[in-house]
Amino acid sequence: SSVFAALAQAPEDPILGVTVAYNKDPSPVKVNLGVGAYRTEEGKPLVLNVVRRAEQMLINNPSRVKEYLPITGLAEFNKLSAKLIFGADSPAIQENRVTTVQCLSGTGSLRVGGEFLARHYHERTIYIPQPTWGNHPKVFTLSGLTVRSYRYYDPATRGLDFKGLLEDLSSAPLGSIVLLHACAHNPTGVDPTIDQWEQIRQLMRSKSLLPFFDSAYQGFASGSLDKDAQSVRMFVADGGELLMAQSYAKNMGLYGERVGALSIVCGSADVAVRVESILKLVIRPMYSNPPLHGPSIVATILKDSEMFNEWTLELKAMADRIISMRQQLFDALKSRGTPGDWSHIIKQIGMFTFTGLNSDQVAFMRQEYHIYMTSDGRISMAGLSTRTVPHLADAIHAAVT
Ligand SMILES: Cc1ncc(COP(=O)(O)O)c(CN[C@@](C)(CC(=O)O)C(=O)O)c1O
Repeated sequence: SSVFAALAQAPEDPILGVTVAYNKDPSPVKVNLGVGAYRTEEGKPLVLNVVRRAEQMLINNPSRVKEYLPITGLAEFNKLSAKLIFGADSPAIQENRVTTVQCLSGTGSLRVGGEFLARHYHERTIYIPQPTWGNHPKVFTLSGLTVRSYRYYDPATRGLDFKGLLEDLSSAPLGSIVLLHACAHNPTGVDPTIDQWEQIRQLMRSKSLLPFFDSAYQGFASGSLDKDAQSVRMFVADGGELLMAQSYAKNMGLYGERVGALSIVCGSADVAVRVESILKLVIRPMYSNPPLHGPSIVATILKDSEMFNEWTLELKAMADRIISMRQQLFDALKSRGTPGDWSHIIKQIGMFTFTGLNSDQVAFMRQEYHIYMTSDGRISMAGLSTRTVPHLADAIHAAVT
């Protein structure tokens, strides 16, 4: 007998469980469009050349040891991460108002931020977009925050429900926390325009709503690191405070290294120092201190201008391949005369297309065509290749006719 005998089998994760099902499928024509992990034209995971070079340099460095990092992580990595997202010329960085702690990728950064806010911020409510990344509500609920939604996506236009967004944020209690996707909104691929971001910023500052940015795709949406950070930099430029979770999983291909950072932009340098001391109280009992290898790769690349440039070229190549998959899928559906308007496939940006297919159609496509995608109709464009686009187009065509 077991003391755990009463436990019931838990369901698979809605996103990562798709890969579990995909791996079990023996079909030679199966395609995994679930998890947002980049694949090459050959359908293989990609280790960036610049990452391999950085790792070789680290291995060849005889003085490299495996000591504990400080609770806040690799200091050089933290500084470089803040510069990457806020900009080298950021006034907040010049004024020492930014504290950055290395965390376990994007998820870990969101969780440490959530735990910090639940214990040390006066408002316990966080507003997250509807829809949003499936893990967001769980991360913040388990952090101890109360999760509410703000309207974000309009199924009718397959675009932003900007009116609903402004109404919901206008009626949020003063000081509420608001989760914002910095770029490449997951799962919809729909981002506010710069003008809309400015209206969101003004509204939020007028009600002292606390921005919590999640940047998991910087450089992946437009191919430009700076362009994809514009929304964040507008908020920092007004001198206000915010939280920022960064992930290097996608834009540097460091998925399994779990490399990320949480930055908090504070009103003054001495507040930033105190905030960092409190973040250490959150991290120490959670995992004590973060891994060494991943941030060492990132720091090696970010601090060397030649390697940084090589990274931007490889990053743009990934972004461009995803954009070409959008065009190819759109063209394939057009050539089949598939009923419906599919222009959102080329209008949306980032890793995902929010197709508008319902869960029955998704289930049909899995059964009959071995297409694996999340039940909300999201497909990871990075999982497609020129070879598999026709198969996906056939499946969508069959699902909607
Ligand atoms: C908006 C957003 N934030 C944070 C993360 C966390 O990434 P990290 O912890 O690996 O850095 C993801 C990853 N979302 C993926 C790509 C993978 C996943 O679900 O974990 C997705 O398929 O949506 C994300 O899409």
